[in-house]
Amino acid sequence: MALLNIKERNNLNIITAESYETLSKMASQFIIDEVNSKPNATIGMATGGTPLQMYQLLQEDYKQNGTSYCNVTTFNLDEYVGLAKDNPNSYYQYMKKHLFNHIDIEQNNVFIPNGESKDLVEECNLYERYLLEKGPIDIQILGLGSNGHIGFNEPGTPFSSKTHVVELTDSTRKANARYFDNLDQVPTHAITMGIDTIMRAKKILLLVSGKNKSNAYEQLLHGKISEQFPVSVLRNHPSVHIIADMSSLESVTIRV
Ligand SMILES: N[C@@H]1[C@@H](O)[C@H](O)[C@@H](COP(=O)(O)O)O[C@@H]1O
Repeated sequence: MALLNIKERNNLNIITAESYETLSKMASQFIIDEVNSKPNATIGMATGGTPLQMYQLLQEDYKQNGTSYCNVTTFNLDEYVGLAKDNPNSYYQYMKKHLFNHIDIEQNNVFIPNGESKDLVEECNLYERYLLEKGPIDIQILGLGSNGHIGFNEPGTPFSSKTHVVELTDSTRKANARYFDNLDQVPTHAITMGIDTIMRAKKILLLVSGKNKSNAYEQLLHGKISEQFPVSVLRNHPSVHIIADMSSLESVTIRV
Protein backbone atom coordinates (compact mmCIF):
# COMPACT_ATOMS: atom_id res chain seq x y z
CA MET A 1 0.00 0.00 0.00
CA ALA A 2 2.78 2.39 0.92
CA LEU A 3 4.57 1.54 -2.33
CA LEU A 4 1.44 2.31 -4.29
CA ASN A 5 1.20 5.72 -2.66
CA ILE A 6 4.78 6.50 -3.54
CA LYS A 7 4.08 5.54 -7.09
CA GLU A 8 1.11 7.87 -7.23
CA ARG A 9 3.04 10.69 -5.66
CA ASN A 10 6.26 10.51 -7.58
CA ASN A 11 5.35 8.92 -10.89
CA LEU A 12 7.64 5.97 -10.18
CA ASN A 13 6.83 2.26 -10.25
CA ILE A 14 8.78 0.75 -7.40
CA ILE A 15 9.52 -2.89 -6.74
CA THR A 16 11.38 -3.85 -3.60
CA ALA A 17 13.41 -7.03 -3.97
CA GLU A 18 14.41 -8.97 -0.89
CA SER A 19 17.95 -9.54 -2.15
CA TYR A 20 20.40 -8.67 -4.89
CA GLU A 21 19.67 -12.08 -6.44
CA THR A 22 15.95 -11.32 -6.64
CA LEU A 23 16.64 -7.85 -8.04
CA SER A 24 18.82 -9.41 -10.75
CA LYS A 25 16.23 -12.03 -11.57
CA MET A 26 13.45 -9.45 -11.90
CA ALA A 27 15.64 -7.14 -13.97
CA SER A 28 16.68 -9.91 -16.36
CA GLN A 29 13.06 -10.99 -16.75
CA PHE A 30 12.14 -7.41 -17.61
CA ILE A 31 14.66 -7.43 -20.47
CA ILE A 32 13.71 -10.94 -21.64
CA ASP A 33 10.03 -9.94 -21.76
CA GLU A 34 10.91 -6.86 -23.79
CA VAL A 35 12.96 -8.87 -26.31
CA ASN A 36 10.27 -11.56 -26.55
CA SER A 37 7.56 -9.02 -27.23
CA LYS A 38 9.73 -6.93 -29.56
CA PRO A 39 12.56 -8.99 -31.13
CA ASN A 40 14.05 -5.86 -32.75
CA ALA A 41 14.02 -3.85 -29.52
CA THR A 42 16.59 -1.12 -28.86
CA ILE A 43 18.03 -1.48 -25.39
CA GLY A 44 20.12 1.03 -23.46
CA MET A 45 22.84 -0.75 -21.49
CA ALA A 46 24.47 0.25 -18.22
CA THR A 47 27.73 -0.89 -16.66
CA GLY A 48 28.99 -0.91 -13.06
CA GLY A 49 28.57 -3.56 -10.40
CA THR A 50 24.80 -3.46 -10.05
CA PRO A 51 23.74 -5.04 -13.38
CA LEU A 52 26.41 -7.79 -13.32
CA GLN A 53 24.17 -10.59 -12.14
CA MET A 54 21.37 -9.46 -14.44
CA TYR A 55 23.78 -9.91 -17.38
CA GLN A 56 24.78 -13.34 -16.04
CA LEU A 57 21.11 -14.35 -15.96
CA LEU A 58 20.58 -13.07 -19.50
CA GLN A 59 23.45 -15.32 -20.60
CA GLU A 60 21.87 -18.27 -18.82
CA ASP A 61 18.47 -17.57 -20.34
CA TYR A 62 20.05 -17.40 -23.80
CA LYS A 63 21.65 -20.82 -23.26
CA GLN A 64 18.56 -22.43 -21.78
CA ASN A 65 15.71 -20.76 -23.65
CA GLY A 66 17.39 -19.38 -26.75
CA THR A 67 16.03 -15.84 -26.41
CA SER A 68 17.53 -14.29 -29.52
CA TYR A 69 19.23 -10.90 -29.74
CA CYS A 70 20.03 -11.13 -33.44
CA ASN A 71 17.69 -8.24 -34.24
CA VAL A 72 18.28 -6.27 -31.04
CA THR A 73 20.23 -3.00 -31.08
CA THR A 74 22.05 -1.77 -28.00
CA PHE A 75 23.39 1.61 -26.95
CA ASN A 76 25.68 1.92 -23.96
CA LEU A 77 25.26 4.85 -21.65
CA ASP A 78 28.87 5.83 -21.40
CA GLU A 79 32.55 5.06 -21.91
CA TYR A 80 35.80 6.29 -20.40
CA VAL A 81 37.91 8.70 -22.43
CA GLY A 82 41.41 7.50 -23.26
CA LEU A 83 41.09 3.79 -22.51
CA ALA A 84 41.84 1.54 -25.47
CA LYS A 85 39.00 -0.74 -26.53
CA ASP A 86 41.03 -3.76 -25.43
CA ASN A 87 41.69 -2.31 -21.97
CA PRO A 88 39.90 -4.65 -19.52
CA ASN A 89 38.43 -1.60 -17.74
CA SER A 90 36.83 -0.13 -20.85
CA TYR A 91 33.08 -0.49 -20.94
CA TYR A 92 33.54 -2.02 -24.40
CA GLN A 93 35.35 -4.96 -22.75
CA TYR A 94 32.89 -5.04 -19.87
CA MET A 95 29.99 -5.55 -22.27
CA LYS A 96 31.83 -8.21 -24.28
CA LYS A 97 32.86 -10.09 -21.17
CA HIS A 98 29.56 -9.96 -19.33
CA LEU A 99 27.07 -10.21 -22.18
CA PHE A 100 27.91 -9.75 -25.84
CA ASN A 101 30.39 -12.65 -26.15
CA HIS A 102 27.72 -15.01 -24.85
CA ILE A 103 24.64 -14.13 -26.92
CA ASP A 104 23.82 -13.90 -30.63
CA ILE A 105 23.90 -10.11 -30.91
CA GLU A 106 25.25 -8.67 -34.18
CA GLN A 107 28.38 -6.55 -33.71
CA ASN A 108 26.91 -3.98 -36.15
CA ASN A 109 23.98 -3.46 -33.82
CA VAL A 110 26.14 -2.63 -30.81
CA PHE A 111 26.81 1.04 -30.08
CA ILE A 112 29.25 2.19 -27.40
CA PRO A 113 30.82 5.68 -27.45
CA ASN A 114 34.38 5.62 -28.74
CA GLY A 115 36.46 7.08 -25.92
CA GLU A 116 39.57 6.90 -28.08
CA SER A 117 38.24 9.22 -30.76
CA LYS A 118 40.60 12.03 -31.80
CA ASP A 119 37.60 14.35 -31.99
CA LEU A 120 35.47 13.72 -28.93
CA VAL A 121 32.91 16.40 -29.72
CA GLU A 122 32.33 14.90 -33.15
CA GLU A 123 32.08 11.44 -31.52
CA CYS A 124 29.32 12.75 -29.21
CA ASN A 125 27.44 14.27 -32.15
CA LEU A 126 27.78 11.04 -34.09
CA TYR A 127 26.42 9.04 -31.14
CA GLU A 128 23.38 11.33 -30.94
CA ARG A 129 22.83 10.87 -34.68
CA TYR A 130 22.94 7.07 -34.32
CA LEU A 131 20.50 7.31 -31.45
CA LEU A 132 18.09 9.38 -33.51
CA GLU A 133 18.42 7.00 -36.47
CA LYS A 134 18.05 3.73 -34.55
CA GLY A 135 16.08 4.95 -31.57
CA PRO A 136 14.10 5.65 -29.61
CA ILE A 137 15.48 3.32 -26.99
CA ASP A 138 12.68 0.99 -25.88
CA ILE A 139 14.14 0.34 -22.47
CA GLN A 140 17.07 2.06 -20.82
CA ILE A 141 18.78 0.26 -17.94
CA LEU A 142 20.30 2.59 -15.34
CA GLY A 143 22.37 2.20 -12.22
CA LEU A 144 22.66 4.90 -9.58
CA GLY A 145 25.76 6.75 -8.43
CA SER A 146 25.86 7.50 -4.71
CA ASN A 147 25.90 11.23 -5.58
CA GLY A 148 22.80 10.74 -7.73
CA HIS A 149 24.59 10.45 -11.07
CA ILE A 150 23.09 8.49 -13.94
CA GLY A 151 25.37 7.39 -16.75
CA PHE A 152 28.24 9.75 -15.99
CA ASN A 153 25.99 12.78 -15.60
CA GLU A 154 27.37 14.35 -12.47
CA PRO A 155 25.48 16.80 -10.21
CA GLY A 156 24.95 20.11 -12.01
CA THR A 157 24.50 18.57 -15.47
CA PRO A 158 21.71 20.41 -17.34
CA PHE A 159 18.57 18.37 -17.86
CA SER A 160 18.74 19.48 -21.51
CA SER A 161 22.14 17.81 -22.06
CA LYS A 162 22.78 15.47 -24.98
CA THR A 163 25.73 13.06 -25.34
CA HIS A 164 28.78 14.96 -24.12
CA VAL A 165 32.23 14.74 -22.56
CA VAL A 166 32.36 15.03 -18.77
CA GLU A 167 35.05 15.51 -16.20
CA LEU A 168 34.48 12.87 -13.54
CA THR A 169 34.14 13.99 -9.93
CA ASP A 170 36.62 12.73 -7.35
CA SER A 171 33.87 10.73 -5.66
CA THR A 172 32.98 8.92 -8.89
CA ARG A 173 36.63 8.22 -9.71
CA LYS A 174 37.15 6.88 -6.17
CA ALA A 175 34.03 4.72 -6.37
CA ASN A 176 35.19 3.23 -9.66
CA ALA A 177 38.83 2.85 -8.57
CA ARG A 178 38.04 -0.63 -7.23
CA TYR A 179 38.22 -1.94 -10.79
CA PHE A 180 41.66 -0.37 -11.48
CA ASP A 181 45.10 -1.00 -9.97
CA ASN A 182 45.07 2.43 -8.37
CA LEU A 183 43.23 5.74 -8.42
CA ASP A 184 45.70 7.34 -10.83
CA GLN A 185 44.68 4.87 -13.50
CA VAL A 186 41.02 5.87 -13.37
CA PRO A 187 40.36 8.15 -16.34
CA THR A 188 39.51 11.75 -15.54
CA HIS A 189 36.96 12.09 -18.34
CA ALA A 190 34.22 10.09 -19.99
CA ILE A 191 31.64 10.34 -22.76
CA THR A 192 28.10 9.93 -21.53
CA MET A 193 24.61 10.11 -22.95
CA GLY A 194 23.12 13.32 -21.61
CA ILE A 195 20.09 13.60 -19.36
CA ASP A 196 17.85 14.58 -22.26
CA THR A 197 19.21 11.61 -24.25
CA ILE A 198 18.32 9.24 -21.41
CA MET A 199 14.88 10.79 -20.94
CA ARG A 200 13.99 10.09 -24.59
CA ALA A 201 13.87 6.33 -23.81
CA LYS A 202 10.33 4.97 -23.82
CA LYS A 203 10.86 3.06 -20.57
CA ILE A 204 13.52 3.28 -17.90
CA LEU A 205 14.62 0.51 -15.56
CA LEU A 206 16.60 1.86 -12.61
CA LEU A 207 18.44 -0.69 -10.47
CA VAL A 208 19.38 0.29 -6.94
CA SER A 209 21.49 -2.03 -4.83
CA GLY A 210 23.69 -1.62 -1.79
CA LYS A 211 23.85 0.33 1.46
CA ASN A 212 25.95 3.04 -0.15
CA LYS A 213 22.96 3.91 -2.34
CA SER A 214 20.43 4.38 0.45
CA ASN A 215 20.94 8.14 0.87
CA ALA A 216 20.67 8.73 -2.86
CA TYR A 217 17.58 6.53 -3.01
CA GLU A 218 15.96 8.42 -0.14
CA GLN A 219 16.67 11.68 -1.93
CA LEU A 220 15.22 10.34 -5.17
CA LEU A 221 11.98 9.41 -3.46
CA HIS A 222 11.58 12.44 -1.21
CA GLY A 223 13.92 15.23 -2.32
CA LYS A 224 13.46 17.98 -4.87
CA ILE A 225 13.73 17.51 -8.62
CA SER A 226 16.96 19.34 -9.29
CA GLU A 227 19.92 19.39 -11.68
CA GLN A 228 22.08 19.13 -8.56
CA PHE A 229 20.74 15.59 -8.18
CA PRO A 230 20.60 14.11 -11.70
CA VAL A 231 18.53 10.97 -11.02
CA SER A 232 15.66 13.14 -9.72
CA VAL A 233 14.83 13.96 -13.36
CA LEU A 234 13.30 10.49 -13.65
CA ARG A 235 10.30 11.78 -11.72
CA ASN A 236 9.43 13.72 -14.89
CA HIS A 237 9.48 10.57 -17.04
CA PRO A 238 6.20 8.78 -17.82
CA SER A 239 7.46 5.21 -17.48
CA VAL A 240 10.09 4.50 -14.84
CA HIS A 241 10.45 1.16 -13.10
CA ILE A 242 12.73 0.95 -10.10
CA ILE A 243 13.93 -2.30 -8.62
CA ALA A 244 15.66 -1.68 -5.29
CA ASP A 245 16.97 -4.36 -2.99
CA MET A 246 16.53 -4.32 0.77
CA SER A 247 20.14 -3.29 1.44
CA SER A 248 19.58 -0.02 -0.39
CA LEU A 249 16.55 0.72 1.79
CA GLU A 250 18.45 0.87 5.08
CA SER A 251 17.90 4.53 5.83
CA VAL A 252 14.97 5.02 3.49
CA THR A 253 11.74 6.17 5.04
CA ILE A 254 8.74 5.07 3.06
CA ARG A 255 6.51 8.13 3.63
CA VAL A 256 3.03 8.27 2.28
N1 LIG B 1 29.04 5.10 -15.18
C1 LIG B 1 28.66 4.16 -14.19
C2 LIG B 1 27.18 4.30 -13.93
O1 LIG B 1 26.48 4.01 -15.13
C3 LIG B 1 26.79 3.35 -12.80
O2 LIG B 1 25.40 3.36 -12.65
C4 LIG B 1 27.44 3.80 -11.53
C5 LIG B 1 27.08 2.94 -10.33
O3 LIG B 1 27.86 1.80 -10.33
P1 LIG B 1 27.66 0.56 -9.37
O4 LIG B 1 26.51 -0.19 -9.94
O5 LIG B 1 28.94 -0.20 -9.49
O6 LIG B 1 27.41 1.07 -8.03
O7 LIG B 1 28.85 3.71 -11.74
C6 LIG B 1 29.44 4.28 -12.88
O8 LIG B 1 29.79 5.57 -12.57
